[in-house]
Amino acid sequence: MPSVASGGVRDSTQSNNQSSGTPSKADFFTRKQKIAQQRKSLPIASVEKRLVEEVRSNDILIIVGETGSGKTTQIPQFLFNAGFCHDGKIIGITQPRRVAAVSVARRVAEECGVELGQRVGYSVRFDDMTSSSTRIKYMTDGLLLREALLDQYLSRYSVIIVDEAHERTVPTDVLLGLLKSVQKLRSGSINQLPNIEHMKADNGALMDKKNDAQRASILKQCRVGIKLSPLKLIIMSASLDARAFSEYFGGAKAVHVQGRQFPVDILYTRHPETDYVDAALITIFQIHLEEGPGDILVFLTGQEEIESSERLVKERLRQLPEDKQMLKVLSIFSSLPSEKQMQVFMPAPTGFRKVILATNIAETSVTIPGIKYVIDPGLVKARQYSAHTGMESLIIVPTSKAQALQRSGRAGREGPGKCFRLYPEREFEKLKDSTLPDILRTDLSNAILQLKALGVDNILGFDFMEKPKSEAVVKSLELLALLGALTDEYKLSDPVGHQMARLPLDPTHSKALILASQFNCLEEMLIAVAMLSVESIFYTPREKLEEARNATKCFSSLEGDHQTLVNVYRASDEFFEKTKIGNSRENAEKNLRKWCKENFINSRSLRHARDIHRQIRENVEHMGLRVASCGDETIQFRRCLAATFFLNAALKQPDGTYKVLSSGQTVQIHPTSVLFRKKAECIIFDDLLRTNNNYMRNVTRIDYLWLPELAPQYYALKG
Ligand SMILES: Nc1ncnc2c1ncn2[C@@H]1O[C@H](COP(=O)(O)OP(=O)(O)OP(=O)(O)O)[C@@H](O)[C@H]1O
Repeated sequence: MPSVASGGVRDSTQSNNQSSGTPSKADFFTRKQKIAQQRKSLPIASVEKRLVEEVRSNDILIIVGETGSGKTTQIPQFLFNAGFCHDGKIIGITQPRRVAAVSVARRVAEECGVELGQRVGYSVRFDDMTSSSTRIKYMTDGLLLREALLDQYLSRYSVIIVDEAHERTVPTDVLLGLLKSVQKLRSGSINQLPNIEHMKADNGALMDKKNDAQRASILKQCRVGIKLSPLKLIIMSASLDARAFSEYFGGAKAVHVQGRQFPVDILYTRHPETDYVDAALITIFQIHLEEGPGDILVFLTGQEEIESSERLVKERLRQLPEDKQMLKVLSIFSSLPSEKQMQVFMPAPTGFRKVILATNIAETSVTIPGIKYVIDPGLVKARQYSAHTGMESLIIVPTSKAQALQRSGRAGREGPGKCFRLYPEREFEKLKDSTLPDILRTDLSNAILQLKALGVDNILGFDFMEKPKSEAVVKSLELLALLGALTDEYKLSDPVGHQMARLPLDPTHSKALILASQFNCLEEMLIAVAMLSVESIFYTPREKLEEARNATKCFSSLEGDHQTLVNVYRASDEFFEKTKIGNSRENAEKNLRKWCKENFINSRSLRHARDIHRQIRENVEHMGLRVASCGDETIQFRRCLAATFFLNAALKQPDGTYKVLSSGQTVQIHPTSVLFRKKAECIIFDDLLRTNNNYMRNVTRIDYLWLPELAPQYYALKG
């Protein structure tokens, strides 16, 4: 059991335990004053002038400063005030995660006293909160990469800040290389048309309607030969290896901002925990019952673990005396719709303490008001790609020291904090300093598609900070070629490759949509792809397994999980349309939530899927793809799935396991699949999950003979 120091630190400045309501004018001014004071007391405030000077005199600057010292929220404001946005230029700040981009933009808009989306805004996949007046723009690294597809000079930006660079996501690594060359381009004059082959008006979708105007304006600038001002580049983090980054950027200057706002006590367990979820639950209650005021943030590994822990906390809470039950449980993970994610940033109701169960999306950049205690079991779910099989799987691994530091940094932002690491100190010493860059351990096909669309043909020649393994690059190139995104010369194909690069989805899902318009089943495929983009549509509590199974039977299709997902979506849509008649939207949504509960559907995930569906439908319509339904001819839908997921085809073996045809791997159908009990001879699957077995998730039965017919580029060669 984790040891918890008794007698908590009471922080009189805690302001979270107040009810939310419309603030009065007095409240508003008090809050404004408090924010101004908070800003002044940040360690970074005392070095504003020096930092601005450093940015003026260095085109590339690396800034390292303690978590919570004010890098993310303050530096863009310093630069704005120093005139870096004159001529309407923008300061862009990238974040590895959307939740950070959204929440930090909100905070900075409030600090500036402006409406979100005006001077300060954010832009993340499927959600754009910017306007023509936006000058400080927070966004995901992936989004800036997509912008570069339309404007390789990133001409609207005067400064780009790559925040949390230590995370080394694939988009961050690609961005770093790209920004280096953008800087070189921008330091010269551009009086000739750039290589904008990829920007030419095809029938491919652009990311949003604004882009047409944006593209036209860039072209105009290029034609008249406007000299663009140099681009300033800032790389930031609390835990990055400044020397490695400096070397990569040709000896760029690194500055260290000293000082942290409040101390965070780190506590370790005496012995390793055998059941970290249980240990986390015990620690939550120890803090709740024994420590002073302050909210709790717990890091878990995924949605399912969070949802089951949420139920357990609520259950255990009910067993406490009534006056001890004032604990509000909230959760945050990536597939949660944005507005739900934002709820964790709201103060707990009066008299309540809040406990937030989070994945690593709350690990960097965010400040969750009220958090004083962090519980860190020291684990994270990470992707692992095998170039040998071409498959990516998710595994639970120990965090790095950098991640542990970031996690503890979520406390101590508004007052002193405590971090409970649920492992012994000697284990901490054994952790790797930093997380292995994603580029060395994930599937690269999406990144390569983006690079090709940016005109980078020689992928291994690209200036990566760390070169991906050539085996992984070759495998991804092969995959893209087999999907038809690349020509025989490994150039981006027209129109398929261009269209795939423009869809904000992974390449296989993008290809599924493009093919579906030819198979007359794009309506079904849009639903399937939207539903596959969220985690866990079905909600199956362990204690109600049989009840849940019976309730979801009506949606099940023996053809497989894809058709089942389509059935769920359509049934929910039908119900929603019916309940909307004579009801307010709010009531209709409430009824839909009730319907979901009765049918053991995860209403959060379903809402998110509906949102994604709306947006990708707009994308494909903009591309000019024909959106039609195959109606009762569902075989068309399955044939289209076979034509897309042919590399994920598997054949049943006499012992009931399956063999993946492309890799020879032995795999099993995941127990949640509708085909788990009614096994088909030949199937395709969406993804592989590696736990104690290799599980195929989202499976559909196909006819073996379809493979050489629909994917001759692979099966004809294979023989
Ligand atoms: N939403 C918020 N509510 C209350 N205080 C906030 C909020 N956002 C930021 N702050 C305050 O501003 C401080 C600076 O936050 P900021 O995100 O700029 O720090 P940082 O140096 O970028 O940290 P990190 O390296 O952890 O991302 C926080 O420590 C906190 O005191």
